[in-house]
Amino acid sequence: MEESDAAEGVAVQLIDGEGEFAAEGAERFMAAAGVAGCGLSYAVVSIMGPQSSGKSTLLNQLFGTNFREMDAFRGRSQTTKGIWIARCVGVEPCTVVLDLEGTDGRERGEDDTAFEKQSSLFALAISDIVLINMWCHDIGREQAANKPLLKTVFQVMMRLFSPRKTTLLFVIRDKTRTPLEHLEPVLREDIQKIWNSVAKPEAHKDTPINEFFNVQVTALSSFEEKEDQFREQVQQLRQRFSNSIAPGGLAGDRRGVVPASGFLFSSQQIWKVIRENKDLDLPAHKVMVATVRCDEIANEKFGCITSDTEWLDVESAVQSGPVPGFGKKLGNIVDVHLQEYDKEAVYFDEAVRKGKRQHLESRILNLVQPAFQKMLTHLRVKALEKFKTGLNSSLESGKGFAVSARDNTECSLKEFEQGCADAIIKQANWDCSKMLEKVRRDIEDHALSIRESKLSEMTRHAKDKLRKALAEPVESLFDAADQTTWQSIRNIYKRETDAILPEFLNNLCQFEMEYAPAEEMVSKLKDYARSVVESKAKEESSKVLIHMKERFTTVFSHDKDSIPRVWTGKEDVRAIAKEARSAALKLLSVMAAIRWDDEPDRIESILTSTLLEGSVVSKIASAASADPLASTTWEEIAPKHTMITPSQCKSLWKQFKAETEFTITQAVSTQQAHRRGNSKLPPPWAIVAIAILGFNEIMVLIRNPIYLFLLFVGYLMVKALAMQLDVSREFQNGVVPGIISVSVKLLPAIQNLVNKVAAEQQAEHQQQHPHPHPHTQAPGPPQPQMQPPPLLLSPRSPMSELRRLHMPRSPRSPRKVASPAPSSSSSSSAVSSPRHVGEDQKPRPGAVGAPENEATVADSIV
Ligand SMILES: Nc1nc2c(ncn2[C@@H]2O[C@H](COP(=O)(O)OP(=O)(O)OP(=O)(O)O)[C@@H](O)[C@H]2O)c(=O)[nH]1
Repeated sequence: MEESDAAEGVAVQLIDGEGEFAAEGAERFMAAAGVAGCGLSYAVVSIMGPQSSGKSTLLNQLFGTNFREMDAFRGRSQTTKGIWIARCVGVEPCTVVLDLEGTDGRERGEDDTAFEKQSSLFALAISDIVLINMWCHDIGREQAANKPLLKTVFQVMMRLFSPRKTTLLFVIRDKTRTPLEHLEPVLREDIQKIWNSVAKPEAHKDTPINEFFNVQVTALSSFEEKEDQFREQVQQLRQRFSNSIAPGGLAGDRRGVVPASGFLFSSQQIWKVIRENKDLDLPAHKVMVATVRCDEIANEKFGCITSDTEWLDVESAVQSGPVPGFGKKLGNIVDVHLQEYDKEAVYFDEAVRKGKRQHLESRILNLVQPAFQKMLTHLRVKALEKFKTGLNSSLESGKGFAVSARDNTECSLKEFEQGCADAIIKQANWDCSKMLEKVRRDIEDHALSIRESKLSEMTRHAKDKLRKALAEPVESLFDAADQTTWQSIRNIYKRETDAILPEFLNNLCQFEMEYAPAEEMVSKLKDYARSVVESKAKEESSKVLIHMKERFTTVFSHDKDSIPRVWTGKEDVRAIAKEARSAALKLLSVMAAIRWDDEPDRIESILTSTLLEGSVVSKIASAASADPLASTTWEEIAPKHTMITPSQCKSLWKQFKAETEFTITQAVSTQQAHRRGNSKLPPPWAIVAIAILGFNEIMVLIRNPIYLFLLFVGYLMVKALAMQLDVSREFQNGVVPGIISVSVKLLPAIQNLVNKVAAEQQAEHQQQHPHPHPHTQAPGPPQPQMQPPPLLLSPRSPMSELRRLHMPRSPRSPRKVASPAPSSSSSSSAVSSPRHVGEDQKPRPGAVGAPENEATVADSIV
């Protein structure tokens, strides 16, 4: 206020004597005088008139300004150059007054009237009130100094397209005794004449002067001669400038006012146009001024918001997380700056102002929009997190998946929408629907992924159950394969799928699936169950030869009570071998194809008729003609269900036969050995020959009792040795192995026998001589029990036999038995050897490891 007060009344040059606009000084004046903030509440007064006509004196007296006045004692000369400006002191509303260079001056000469015209036009264009200073004695005079001035004023008036209704206040100086009432009509007549004489455009040819001007007249006494009166009249005149812009005031009719903040710019632009001698279109100028000023205001307000600390705080806060009440905070900030704009731009052209406001608003919204987007991103993340947490806890609480997903989706989207509503600012019509869609998609994707993982977990679990329920039973069924195997497999398949799949289907209900996909999943599980069975079947069928040989060995080496056979010679090896082969063939027929239906097939009959029945010759003959096995498919079986093709069956059978032939041969050999071992007496011819040829020796023995006794003792010893060595059994496997075995065990047996006899004699001696003897009392070291070396002879156990059959035959020892595994060998040796059958009745610690030696011995025998 102090600066403003100090500036009041101080005159500043607006346009210099050269016609240059003094923008800098003018800006300082505007700032100091505080005009810019007056809006429309200000008036512009200018004064024009002849040079040295006391204009500056009048303004200074009237408005308290300090325009330069001519020193009365130095003579009349031009003091005011160009146009000066000052703010009136103590006049409300704010009134700015311009002191124009005097017209008709001698300094510029007759030709230099251009500046007069330009300054007059300028004053008319920007002023609400124009004081026309004139000497009283010029009124009614033809050659009066004010006539060219008025002409100039009216002429330039025509160049303003839509002139403001300016008040022309004629100030008659040095009034005489002639009262104003008489002077005024004369003056008005003069004015009218001049108005009439001015060339006007066609449109304004008949327009009366009062359309353009509000003509007022006042008269003042001479300042020099009647100063007191002058001052008094000036004070009265000053009253008329108070509230001059109010209706009925001196400038009450004014039009097209430029807001005070645009006054300086407007003046500068008008002066520029005038200087360029262009037509001055005031309405267009007004729009131009409004455009420029509104732009300036908008830019200033935009600058304010970019540096607004409140906005900067919100912007930085939203980078790290959601800001509560974001929309309200931001809306208020935007509102404050827009209101500032409105306040400053309110007096400018409405269309321009609104346009610029919209532009400012959109700039501000563009500035804050990224923060809003960031806020939405936070809300999006928050919504998704809420959904994830909610879904997890819902599922953990045991709610169904579909219900949980639906409830939590609804809840999360609702929260997001609320967040959006909170984040939107009232000035913006931001659309959250795209972000909402993204959130919905996020949630759907997450729900889908959880659903997929849950479904696959359920499926995996069901598959595990199916696999566990099917694989092992199917494997064990194939181990004991027979005609009922596939029926049993089908039963197991049905039973397990009937038990597991309904439970799976029941679990699917929580997903609220359509019928078709649920059915498809169940159907896939059924297929999986089938595939488990099929793959297990194929796995077993790939080992069919082992199974066949196992089956063969089981049947061939065991009787109907599953007791290992002892080939005594009474058995019908041929029939047993046929039975065993038939069992193996049946197994082959079971494993040849997968049978998911109950349809009978001819696989077994074809295999039996082709491979088992008929003589070798007939088989060769049939092979040459129509071989039913010369094919890769079975008649009733689909190719995908064929596990072993007919031709594969044929070659498998060939291999099987070759590999089991030895077992049969060995059985036959064992029988023969047994028979030989059982024939104790020599042939009759030998007995007769012995009786004839040994008659003399027999008689000698009979006649000599000692010989007879020795013979008897020898017989007893041989009998004892034979019993101990179990000679008959040793010879079951043939003569040579029997001799070797007996000879190996003979010496230890004799030694054992002698020891026993010696021990008995010693015992008898002690009974006869009961006195103790130090040597006999002390127990001697135990005599080592010489066990006869164990012998491994056929028949072998099924497992050992099987292993042997699968071991590649060494060319050097074609009949060598493969070293058995400890667990199976113990059982095999225990059941196969007749000796071990006897020994099995006694407990045999370490029997698992013993067969190692037995096998070695057996290998040497075999
Ligand atoms: N006769 C007479 N002289 C006056 C009156 N008022 C001022 N003067 C004198 O006129 C002379 C010029 O005064 P200014 O106020 O400087 O006149 P001006 O019109 O501003 O002059 P320029 O700005 O140079 O055109 C001064 O010597 C004043 O004393 C008046 O009312 N009557």
